[in-house]
Amino acid sequence: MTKKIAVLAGDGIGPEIVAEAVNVLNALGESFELEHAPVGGAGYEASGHPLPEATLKLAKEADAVLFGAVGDWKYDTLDRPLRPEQAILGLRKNLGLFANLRPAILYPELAGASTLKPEVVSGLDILIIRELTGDIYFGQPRGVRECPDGPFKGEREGFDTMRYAESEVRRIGHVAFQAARKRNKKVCSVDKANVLETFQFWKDIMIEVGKEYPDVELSHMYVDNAAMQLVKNPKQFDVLVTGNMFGDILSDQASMLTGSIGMLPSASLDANNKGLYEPSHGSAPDIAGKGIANPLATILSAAMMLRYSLNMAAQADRIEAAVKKVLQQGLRTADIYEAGTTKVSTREMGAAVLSVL
Ligand SMILES: NC(=O)c1ccc[n+]([C@@H]2O[C@H](COP(=O)([O-])OP(=O)(O)OC[C@H]3O[C@@H](n4cnc5c(N)ncnc54)[C@H](O)[C@@H]3O)[C@@H](O)[C@H]2O)c1
Ligand SMILES: CC(C)[C@H](C(=O)O)[C@@H](O)C(=O)O
Ligand SMILES: [Mg+2]
Repeated sequence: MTKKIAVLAGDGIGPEIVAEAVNVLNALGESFELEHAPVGGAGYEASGHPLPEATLKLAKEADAVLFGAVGDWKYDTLDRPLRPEQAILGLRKNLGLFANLRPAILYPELAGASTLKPEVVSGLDILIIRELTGDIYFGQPRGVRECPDGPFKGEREGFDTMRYAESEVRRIGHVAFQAARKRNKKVCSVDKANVLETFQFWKDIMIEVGKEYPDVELSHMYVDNAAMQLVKNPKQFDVLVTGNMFGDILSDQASMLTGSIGMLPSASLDANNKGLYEPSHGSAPDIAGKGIANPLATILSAAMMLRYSLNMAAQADRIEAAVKKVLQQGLRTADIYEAGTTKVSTREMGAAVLSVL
């Protein structure tokens, strides 16, 4: 049966990198129905809202969503509900995409592209599982108000609410333990239980969930230490599970272990493995339009889409093998370039993947 894929390219480098992933999907010889729709700043320009109703409807109807990136500095002064970032937050919330998988894998050819010593990163294969629809990102109330009491009474204050319901922690815990079962059977839950009520609660629930998986080793680490350990000895980790905000930060950090944030794909899944697939990076306004962005994170996100939502593991393998091959050929976009390799543009990298598919 024809699979319908919603293609939401978005802003900045979004359209450039998504175009390459679409070419790869089209070259697989499968019958996909790809439907494009504006989102983010592009959605705002098209219809006055970053997540136009028609775009949300398409995303809900489709078998999977391929997403580029949203955001541009020029929208930073809009009221928050109109800012491009609300589109991706709204999609995650509306589609119930609570489980964000961000695999940080070092392709051996890129050991020298990482800013860390090759021996620290070589062989790296960790999976960051970020809870994606809770935490301080979505907690209410939030806003700016007059400080009601205390030493700053009468001044304005900005505030947000960090929170997790028990079922939210449980379900992401199960995702992590089940993922670990298919890997090296280790889960490290990252929290800030020494300071935050929300994360003591998180830790307590993780321990309870862990009892259902006696074959998986559960450890706990404070997020500040985890940030340090990721740089010191990242290969100690197998699956890292954490909340929305810590996961946002740690996954960007982990991306540099793989050479570049342009290499880090992601899958955002609901309870039935319906998903949205996007690179972990943003719209990179600093390089947009220059044709130099790395499309591999997006192409690898398309591979994750085939594997997790479309039940086409063999096609996912084909794409991942093709990416490996172009790296072996020495082709590099600017972000992963090192002396002795061949610098290529976004288009050339996409075309190279196609040619070895
Ligand atoms: N899911 C998303 O759509 C998403 C994710 C992160 C940031 N954003 C938005 O993107 C905008 C820019 O944010 P930022 O600059 O903090 O983060 P960013 O990830 O867009 O860029 C950070 C740095 O990494 C580089 N970079 C990112 N992707 C790259 C690629 N594929 N190839 C080569 N280099 C790449 C950029 O050039 C920049 O120097 C903001 O509006 C932000 O809100 C969106
Ligand atoms: C753009 C922003 C809302 C988003 C996030 O914070 O989740 C981004 O940084 C990401 O990692 O996907
Ligand atoms: Mg982020």
